Amino acid sequence: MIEVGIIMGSNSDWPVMEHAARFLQQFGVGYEARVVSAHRTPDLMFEYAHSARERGIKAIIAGAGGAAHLPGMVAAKTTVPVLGVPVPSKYLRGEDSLLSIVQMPKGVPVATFAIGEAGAANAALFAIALLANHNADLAQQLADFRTRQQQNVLEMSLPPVQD
Ligand SMILES: Nc1c(C(=O)O)ncn1[C@@H]1O[C@H](COP(=O)(O)O)[C@@H](O)[C@H]1O
Repeated sequence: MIEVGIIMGSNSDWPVMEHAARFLQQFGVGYEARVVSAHRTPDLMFEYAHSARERGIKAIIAGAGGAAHLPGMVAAKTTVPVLGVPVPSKYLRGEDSLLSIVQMPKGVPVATFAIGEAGAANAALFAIALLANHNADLAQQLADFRTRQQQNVLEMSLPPVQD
């Protein structure tokens, strides 16, 4: 069962968006990953957003770079929660992507994450947390993940000071 849609403006976004897919896979959440662009494939974007809820999609992780209108335009066409990931861009290093995604007008929310890999990974963890509200197994997996993460930090050591 596909519960999370990962979409991105171009296949050049995949090295970043793959970090979202990896977490969903790790937690056993059904997902699909597709290239959908508000600019280059507006009709596909419209159709994807329009049909998302009836297809059983519970969260849409949308990544785009530069003039990153994809997350906002998808959010305009569906009430399924949209999680926006600003993909680093070539000239403005993703600050353009971040501002394009985060400054939505009142009434059409996009939950906006950090620029790049951490944003993609956290968007997936956030989608998992949403699903975990109605899924005890996922909630337990999330708690176990946090415990392991904490353990890893507690076991971190630092090298001695160099002369
Ligand atoms: N921001 C958007 C949208 C959109 O928002 O609809 N469609 C493509 N793009 C972005 O253009 C960048 C360059 O794309 P190419 O590498 O294909 O030239 C990508 O980061 C993509 O997300």
